[in-house]
Amino acid sequence: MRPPDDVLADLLADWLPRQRWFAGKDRAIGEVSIGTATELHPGPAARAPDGPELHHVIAAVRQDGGWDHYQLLLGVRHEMPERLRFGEIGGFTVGPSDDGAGHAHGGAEHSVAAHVYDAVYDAELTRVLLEGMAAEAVVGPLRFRRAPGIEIETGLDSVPGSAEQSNSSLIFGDVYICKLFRRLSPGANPDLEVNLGLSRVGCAHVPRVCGWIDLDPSAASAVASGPAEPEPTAPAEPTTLAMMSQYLPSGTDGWDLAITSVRDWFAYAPTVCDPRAPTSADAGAAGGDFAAEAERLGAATATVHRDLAAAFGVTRMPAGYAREMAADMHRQLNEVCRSVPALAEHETAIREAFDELARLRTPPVFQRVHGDYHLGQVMRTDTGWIVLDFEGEPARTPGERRAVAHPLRDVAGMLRSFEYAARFLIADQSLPTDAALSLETRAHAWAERNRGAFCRGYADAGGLDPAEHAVLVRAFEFDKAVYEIRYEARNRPSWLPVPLRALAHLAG
Ligand SMILES: Nc1ncnc2c1ncn2[C@@H]1O[C@H](COP(=O)(O)OP(=O)(O)O)[C@@H](O)[C@H]1O
Ligand SMILES: O=P(O)(O)O[C@H]1O[C@H](CO)[C@@H](O[C@H]2O[C@H](CO)[C@@H](O)[C@H](O)[C@H]2O)[C@H](O)[C@H]1O
Repeated sequence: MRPPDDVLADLLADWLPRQRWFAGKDRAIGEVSIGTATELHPGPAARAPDGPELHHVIAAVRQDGGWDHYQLLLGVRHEMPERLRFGEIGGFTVGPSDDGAGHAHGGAEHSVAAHVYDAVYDAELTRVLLEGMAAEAVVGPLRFRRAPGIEIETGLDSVPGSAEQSNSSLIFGDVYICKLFRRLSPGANPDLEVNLGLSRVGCAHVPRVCGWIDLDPSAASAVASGPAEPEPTAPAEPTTLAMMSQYLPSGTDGWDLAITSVRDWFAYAPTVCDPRAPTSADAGAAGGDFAAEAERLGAATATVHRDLAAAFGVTRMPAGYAREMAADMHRQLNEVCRSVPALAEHETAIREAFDELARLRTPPVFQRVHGDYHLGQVMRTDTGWIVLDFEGEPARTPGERRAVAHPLRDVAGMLRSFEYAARFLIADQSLPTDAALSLETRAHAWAERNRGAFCRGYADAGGLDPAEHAVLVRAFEFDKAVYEIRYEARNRPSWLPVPLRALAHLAG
């Protein structure tokens, strides 16, 4: 039933940009080609003729002369069951004449069209992933892996995760969460590598890894720079396709908690603040104050940094290394200024912060860090804060994501996230009406309060004191804001005003 590669590639060119996880929405697609296509069969039973099919596909997408590789799980059915609403989940329909199988079988053509759709919505099909990991199956180039000492429960239905995310997660019966990495990079995914390393040193702030899926090195050309790339001569390490962890049903993600707190603060009777501007202390008076949680989160972050240093070691960088960090930041800024003209008005302030960083002389101590730390990456559970997603920033190269870095980079990421949360609810209001200005001052007060609490928690638990490294933290914050502007332009254009507005504040 699966359409032949050339037909599928054409259909994907139209479908891919409509997916949340597609990271090239700011550029036209030049070409799509199919790297690998592997049919996965549920259980040992052979698939019934005309029964639903599950295909694992790696598609190479050319944009602006470069290639990106996306992982797809495609369901194919002649008839969609009631529970799968094709109109809502999106997908495409291929007619009988597009059906490669029909032609391949000497003209015994199917007379019915087939629906092709994102199988993350189809619990009947995704079960095969659990079965594969439980059995450590090998299917074509896919290697299903089970973590040492873990028994995997099969037969659980999955639902797609509903969180705001760059990949796709499947939640199996409140027991496991399996993240399918969408844009693939060759080699081990740092999320898996770091989670396994942290578990080894007994870190209490990460969920247990239960299994994962690798692409065999022999299929590495499917994730190499272009589809016509020759096979690499030396076998590379496997490419991580998915990671399955223990699901934390009692957890609420930091972003949701923070937004609830901001909403309470915005709705709070304004009498305490009028006629003066609200202060960060006022921001604690509303119902859902977040500051105590922010402080605990700071402490958990310092502990995770200590554990990362224990698991992967530390590297003392040469004096003057700050110059190289600043040069990298200028480079990213040059790139983003070209694609997002609205950034230009803050360029001078940003460059000044980077130049100040370049003048620092103390040799920094680097280590593995989270790399893309924000409120959506942390969950408050009944046992404390849990840190997720050590993948690094999706727009960075694999080498950059696995490189050591300054731990205050993570602190700055979280500080930026407080700014994001503070302004998310007012992003679509254009200043300066009086009401909008008053909300902006409230947003500022909320951010200040929670930034302060987070930094206090981090320093008190043994992390570097952000207040004593203000030049560094300011440069990291600007660098993160520039990154975010590019991320929003490419992934969620409607969110672009959020980092732009916060940047206006940071640039002062
Ligand atoms: N172990 C877990 N238990 C419960 N929810 C989780 C777990 N891991 C992730 N999540 C939820 O899924 C969301 C996305 O996970 P994340 O790893 O950040 O994905 P992405 O890399 O796609 O952004 C998180 O914000 C959280 O809400
Ligand atoms: O979680 P990911 O690894 O996919 O990170 C990417 O997506 C994030 C959004 O999902 C993005 O984070 C930005 O938006 C968040 C709110 O949704 C906010 O809390 C963060 O501070 C902000 O950076 C992240 O930058 C991107 O890499």
